Amino acid sequence: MFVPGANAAMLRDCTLYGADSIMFDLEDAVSMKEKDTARMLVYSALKTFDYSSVETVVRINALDFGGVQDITAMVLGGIQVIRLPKTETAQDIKAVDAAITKVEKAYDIPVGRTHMMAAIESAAGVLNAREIAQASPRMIGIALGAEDYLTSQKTYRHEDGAELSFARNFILHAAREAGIAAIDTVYTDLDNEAGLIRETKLIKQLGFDGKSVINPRQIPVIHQIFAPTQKQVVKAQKIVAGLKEAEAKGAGVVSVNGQMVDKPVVERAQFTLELAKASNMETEVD
Ligand SMILES: CC(C)(COP(=O)(O)OP(=O)(O)OC[C@H]1O[C@@H](n2cnc3c(N)ncnc32)[C@H](O)[C@@H]1OP(=O)(O)O)[C@@H](O)C(=O)NCCC(=O)NCCSC(=O)C[C@@](O)(CC(=O)O)C(=O)O
Ligand SMILES: [Mg+2]
Repeated sequence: MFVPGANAAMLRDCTLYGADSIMFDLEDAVSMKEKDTARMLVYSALKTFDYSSVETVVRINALDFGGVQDITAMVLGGIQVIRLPKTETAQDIKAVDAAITKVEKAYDIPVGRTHMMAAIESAAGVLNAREIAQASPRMIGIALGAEDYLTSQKTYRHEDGAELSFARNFILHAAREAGIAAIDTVYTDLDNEAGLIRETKLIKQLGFDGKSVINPRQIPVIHQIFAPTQKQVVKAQKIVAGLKEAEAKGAGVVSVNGQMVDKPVVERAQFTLELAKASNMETEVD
């Protein structure tokens, strides 16, 4: 969940809503005149509040626009992940990586402790997504920023999401190739729950690992769609148990309830069980 960096009350309360990850924003949700205030507020929040129940991410400004100061403050504050917005090339990531390394070395912080994400928000960024995803060992994910991307594409959001289809699929493939997470963009029509549901079902079907939100109301909607159903969990448990049985008999393939079960089916079942666990559902097979 994006949390505007200049909003002290939101920085304090943002862990109350069940987000998996909190993204403190120093970039577009902060006005020009509040940039320094937001940086100090987020640093102070990181030192004051208990964020141990969530992943902490910060969206910094461009390096030549306060980003270097953002990195220093956030690395010293103990942020887990730095997200570079509007990433266009692998070189953008390498430059941020070098700036983080400089701070880590200067303050005796283990080099590599701070992870990175890239937001892809333009045609150039999409087309370079493969190199961006692999530009640094710090990289844990790439994300689509649809508002800026569609502005650069000279179009706007439509219900069916056709205008985002190429970017989503390309970003997803780049993330999978690099072995990192793919995160979908925000849904800005806050009061349109049906639209959020439709879009979240679509991006889950494509294979995204999660979706950014701008408001706490959107969190349970997305969690519910990403959580497997009880029926899917039971089926996954049967598949994993079936494989164990097959292995005991020395067979590579087994049939569970009339369905062929081999390695990829078992991997998907294990993933369903991991999702169930992350969703706090009961699972018997660990
Ligand atoms: C939209 C609105 C003003 C509505 O406010 P409202 O107050 O009307 O909302 P309510 O529902 O009434 O709030 C109920 C309670 O929740 C609290 N609460 C609300 N939102 C909270 C939150 N985010 N964090 C913690 N707390 C929150 C609130 O304080 C209240 O607390 P309380 O008073 O105690 O009851 C508010 O949500 C908000 O500011 N959102 C964040 C906006 C933002 O960050 N934009 C930038 C990121 S996108 C971007 O840049 C595009 C992108 O770059 C993206 C990419 O790259 O992916 C691209 O290009 O696509
Ligand atoms: Mg943006």
